[in-house]
Amino acid sequence: MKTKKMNPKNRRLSSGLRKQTNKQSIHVKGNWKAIDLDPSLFSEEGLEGLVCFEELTSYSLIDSEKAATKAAKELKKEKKKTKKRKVSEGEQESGEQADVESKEGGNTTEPAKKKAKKKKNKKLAAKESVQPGDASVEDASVGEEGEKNETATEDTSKDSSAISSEHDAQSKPSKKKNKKKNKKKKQKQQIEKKATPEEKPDSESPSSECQVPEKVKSSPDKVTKAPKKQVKNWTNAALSGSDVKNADVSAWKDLFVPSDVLKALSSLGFGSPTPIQALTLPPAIRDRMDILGAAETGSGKTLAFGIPIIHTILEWRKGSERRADDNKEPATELESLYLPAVDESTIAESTAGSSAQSASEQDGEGNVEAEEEEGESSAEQDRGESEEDASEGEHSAEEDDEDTRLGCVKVIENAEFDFDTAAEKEKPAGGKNQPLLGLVLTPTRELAVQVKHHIDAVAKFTDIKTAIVVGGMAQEKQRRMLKRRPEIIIATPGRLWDLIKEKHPHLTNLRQLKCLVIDEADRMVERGHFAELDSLLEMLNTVHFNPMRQTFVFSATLTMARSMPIRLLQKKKKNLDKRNQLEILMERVGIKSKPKIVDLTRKEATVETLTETRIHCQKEEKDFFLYYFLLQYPGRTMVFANSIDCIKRLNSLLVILDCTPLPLHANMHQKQRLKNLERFAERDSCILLTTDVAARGLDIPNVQHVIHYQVPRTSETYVHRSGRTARATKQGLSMLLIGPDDVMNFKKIYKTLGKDEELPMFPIESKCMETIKERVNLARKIEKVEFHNSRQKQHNSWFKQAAEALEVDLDDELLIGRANDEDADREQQKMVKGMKKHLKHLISLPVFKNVIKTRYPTQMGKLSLPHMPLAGVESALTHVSMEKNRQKLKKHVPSQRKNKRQKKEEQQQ
Ligand SMILES: Nc1ncnc2c1ncn2[C@@H]1O[C@H](COP(=O)(O)OP(=O)(O)OP(=O)(O)O)[C@@H](O)[C@H]1O
Repeated sequence: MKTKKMNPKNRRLSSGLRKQTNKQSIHVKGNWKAIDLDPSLFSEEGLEGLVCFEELTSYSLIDSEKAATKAAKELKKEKKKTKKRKVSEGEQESGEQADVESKEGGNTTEPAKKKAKKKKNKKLAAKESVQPGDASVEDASVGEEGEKNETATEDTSKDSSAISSEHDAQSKPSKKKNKKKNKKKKQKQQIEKKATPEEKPDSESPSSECQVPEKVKSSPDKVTKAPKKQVKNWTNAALSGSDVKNADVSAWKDLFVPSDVLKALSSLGFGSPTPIQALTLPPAIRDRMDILGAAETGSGKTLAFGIPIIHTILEWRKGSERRADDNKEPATELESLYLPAVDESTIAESTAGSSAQSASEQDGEGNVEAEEEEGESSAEQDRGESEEDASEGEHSAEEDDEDTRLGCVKVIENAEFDFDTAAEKEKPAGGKNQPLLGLVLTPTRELAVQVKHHIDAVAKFTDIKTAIVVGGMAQEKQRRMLKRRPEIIIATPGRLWDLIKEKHPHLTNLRQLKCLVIDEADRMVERGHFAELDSLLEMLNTVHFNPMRQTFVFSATLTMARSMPIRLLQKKKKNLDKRNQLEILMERVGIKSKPKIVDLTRKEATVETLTETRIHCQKEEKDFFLYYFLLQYPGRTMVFANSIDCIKRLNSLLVILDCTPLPLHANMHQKQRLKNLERFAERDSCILLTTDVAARGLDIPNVQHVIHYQVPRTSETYVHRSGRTARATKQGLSMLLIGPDDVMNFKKIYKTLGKDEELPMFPIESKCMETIKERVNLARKIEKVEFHNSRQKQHNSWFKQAAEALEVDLDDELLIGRANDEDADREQQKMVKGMKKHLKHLISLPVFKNVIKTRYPTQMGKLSLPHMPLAGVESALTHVSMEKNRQKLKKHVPSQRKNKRQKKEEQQQ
């Protein structure tokens, strides 16, 4: 039996159970099988925590103590054997000397070793007995980890994987760390061995580097450098989405992709480049051109800039090795031959000047933005302001305190320093002169994390280091990470600018920067959004200017770029054409030379595999249709709204309605944001309620539906939001809920995107709506009372605390509501409890009262469940396309009849 949350009583019970199973455990032979339950059971007293019943079809009981001793004996035997083998090998290899050494070593450390081994064996055996079957020694160690964390909540166990990647391993208990240390040291030694000059492939000719290596074609498993262990996160799920592993990568052969990257592409199953990759890689790698790339959402733009950066770094390394061989100037100084020397004071001036300027700019633009939002967010439901994507500037001391608690960077930190000794920790792997070679700027923190993972995935057979520098995570840890001098940094502008201002050693000389990427460029350079970006770009284009730097500017809506809010453009009647908009963008980014423009976007800007639909309704009806859709079409669904408060309200409502949604917005702690993203990517059927912080770039696999609870304010946002589904040639569905307030925005978007056809209406089974409305209305009542109460409590507690701090008597008039009326409070609580119970009952009933008449098992022995008519039977997409065909037929049949009638009349005449 599975329960939602164990109360302490149950926990005690379960530990008792565990004790029992430690003595007598089961050997699982068959499968766990879910048993359908009468839904009314869920609302019965005392069974609130019940989630489901599962039956184990086949098993046998085993005595785990016996199993443990048996396993321990076998292990001992095995160890003895291997020891003997090693000793005899050692004797053969190094003869007498080794013999003496082994004896000496044996004398001094043998007893301690034996003890440790005994302990270890006991532990391993015990673990094997808990999970009988074919548990290997490795499995047992995994089990050990699991048992250690047994008492930890699901949250903490997942934390560690939240933002870790190949280069950022998880934080582990110290024992595990030691094991890891040794492992990683060994790996490191192996890599170093393999990276010795004589073993390296001939790197002189670029053509040889870019050819598809035989190894990759024939056996891509055989690799020169050990890939780092993959950890679980939403990006890895996307990157391992392909069924084909070790793909033939000959389709990449003319694109100048480095051989190590080809190996990685092969292992990821990326057999051929996407169109944007095929068209950008040669000009970027071979011709080192600046790139302006526009291609639809989910078309693989990340690798279109990621691969050229890796190539550039690998080339730079070869060059620096060559230069070192020739005893020339150190590589880091080469660029400065034709660049003015960097004067620390100039940098200080530049940072001070540009920050002052950016602050004033931000003020000015901020007002414009506020004005725009004020005018557009009048919806009563949305109790709050609209949010900025990644408000990076505000790093209070409080935030940093929070950062320390967040743990996200803890993961990174551990990964970076795990296997090094204290002295090595501070030592940058690429030498103390290793400059920053690649910088990727993204508008949101989550996107930065994702881009890092994508680059790491294709750089896994190189030892290129990447790091993320984003707000919401501990600054101190990011500083330490930068000390390792990673070649690539993926950053959001605010935090990066902070670290530049404080002159972090790795960021003081950005003239060495070889590649600069502005991802989601149209958003990034939108005036007033990233004041720090302006300062950064100004610095890169003046004191830190490098004429050899290559710039990449990418977005799915690049050619739709606006230099200022549309409303102002319209006011000033400035009709900028595509070309001009791009020129403005280029100027701001600092692209001086003629760039290669690759525009693969369609006229409609959205993806062809996306089915767009809409529902027109009153504002109050949106909740009904949203709940209807979520019940009727379970799956991975992202629900977007324009403000944080709207998301908060929807979250409370859907929680009350038992839909277990996951919220995501900029007012959440960074750790929770990442955790929710991961959970969303893990669950097959799940709802992510989000603001536009998740609109751009996020690549969560298999998102089936995108619902625009409110129509976005710009066409770009519509394109990006919708682009979270229907990615990488997959099908997807988007649905707009259009209330009276949204009509203007909808028309604007429709016009801008030049849609030829009318968006189809989303088909609704109106016979369900009565039940849906009943549930939602009751949930809304509960939410309203709870929301009101929580605000009241917040308000009153603030005043009480303030009065206490000031040591003054609090005037009761300052408190809202019946602050001191405990009876009324109790009464209200009772009422809410009653409403919740009633709602639970409603939810347990079938949506169609007349369809399921009995609560008892049917003749087939199956229990009837309160399914929606199409839930799990027909997908939203199928339903829409069937409805489309029906509509077509409807139009077609009368005209056919008309034609027939006409023909008949003609014949008669
Ligand atoms: N050559 C390839 N073959 C197969 N899959 C690929 C290839 N290149 C990228 N992908 C996968 O396609 C998905 C989308 O890639 P990516 O996130 O780079 O798209 P994007 O164009 O940047 O999207 P957006 O505009 O939304 O940011 C990712 O899961 C990525 O791993």
